[in-house]
Amino acid sequence: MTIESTLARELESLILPADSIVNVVDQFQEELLSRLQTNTISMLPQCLVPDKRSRWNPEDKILTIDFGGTRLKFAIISLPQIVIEYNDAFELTYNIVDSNFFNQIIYTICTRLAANGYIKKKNESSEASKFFVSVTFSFPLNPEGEVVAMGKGFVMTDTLQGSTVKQLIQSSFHRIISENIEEFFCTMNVCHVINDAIAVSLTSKFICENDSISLIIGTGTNACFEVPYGYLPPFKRDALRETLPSSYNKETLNFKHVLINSEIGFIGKNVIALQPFDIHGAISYEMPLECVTSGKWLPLSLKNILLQYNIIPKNFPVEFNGELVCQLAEDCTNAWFENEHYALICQIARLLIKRAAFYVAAIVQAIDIITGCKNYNFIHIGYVGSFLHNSNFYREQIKYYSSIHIKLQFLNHSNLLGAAIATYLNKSDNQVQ
Ligand SMILES: Nc1ncnc2c1ncn2[C@@H]1O[C@H](COP(=O)(O)OP(=O)(O)OP(=O)(O)O)[C@@H](O)[C@H]1O
Repeated sequence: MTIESTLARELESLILPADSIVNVVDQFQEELLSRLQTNTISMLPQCLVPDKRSRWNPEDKILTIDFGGTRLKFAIISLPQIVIEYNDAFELTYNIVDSNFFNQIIYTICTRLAANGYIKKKNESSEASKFFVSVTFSFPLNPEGEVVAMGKGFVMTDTLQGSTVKQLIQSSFHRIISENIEEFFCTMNVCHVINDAIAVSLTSKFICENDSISLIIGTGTNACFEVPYGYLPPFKRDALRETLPSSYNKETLNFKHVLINSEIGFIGKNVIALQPFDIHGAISYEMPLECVTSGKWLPLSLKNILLQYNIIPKNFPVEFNGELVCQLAEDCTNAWFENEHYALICQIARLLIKRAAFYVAAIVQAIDIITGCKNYNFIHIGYVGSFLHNSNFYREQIKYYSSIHIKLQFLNHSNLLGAAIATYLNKSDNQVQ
């Protein structure tokens, strides 16, 4: 037996889970239920599952804004056809988050909409164009819709305290439009601010017939799904009720379902056996499922393994990201590695992805059980995230480890579409005034 094959065996026993998937599904299910009942930062209801019955033909346009990182995207979307009429993006260069930060963003959006004919000048039109505005905001918000923390290189200021993101964006629109009324002859009604997990889920519900779970595996890992309102503990019911119009009383809510932003990255403390090479700071212990499944952390585990076994030198100049791991798993790059080690490195990349797929298969099966096994023998998953999207091997392994047939559907542009769909469905449900 060669040194390489001995090493491969050793790593296989360290990386691949020792427990059976059936046991892991059981343990994940228990943890999900316990978090649903008691946890204050995960398994939070974010909105009601919108009613699909009524259809609305919006004359006013829906402007949707995706605020998720340093590149801000926006689009004009027509519904119910779900057509992106116009979309655009720009880099955010200013990283201090105060009211001026929002004013600058809104000014740039209005300028681009005007340049592309969506906003007219006052002397060009007798009537102001009207827009409903929907926002996907991928930073943590509290139940009132206020920013809790920013991260991703942004610095939050105290001036934001006490205002919701909806209020901040609405007041920026008022200010920019009133200061430039000759140029921007329009009204902007900010309707919904949702997070990215909910945006994916709403897109999935609107586009796919039999959807059950939406999944994000990009930089991070998250999932969103629905449960009956009655499953929520009283403190989560109360927090949700405060965000709803007063027409929703306890009786009507008992017939509703709610969308749960699970923050599943936190799952697995007593289940996932992290190895020393998986520890990238305290976050690995806090978010074990995210650590072994996401595009940010999994590549770093590969790097640590290669360093630990002296397969690469300490000063190895290549960035370990999702793209590199996916290429190695599919055996399609050896630009950076010595030929004698290349096969082993590809094998380790595959082992790490197999472990990730095992836990993803387990968590989606656990979610399927707690949501009531709606589809009996198949699970429909609408997903986003460049890491999962670019790895056939990852997707195939998720299917391999699942005892139920899993259908994975990629939902392109769902951050932009989901926010527009939230406004569209709620407007047709007469919730938005
Ligand atoms: N071509 C690729 N192949 C595989 N992985 C990729 C590729 N491009 C990017 N990734 C990985 O996907 C992750 C980024 O995912 P995505 O593009 O969905 O962005 P994101 O919005 O920042 O993620 P999240 O939705 O978790 O916030 C990174 O970890 C990156 O390493």
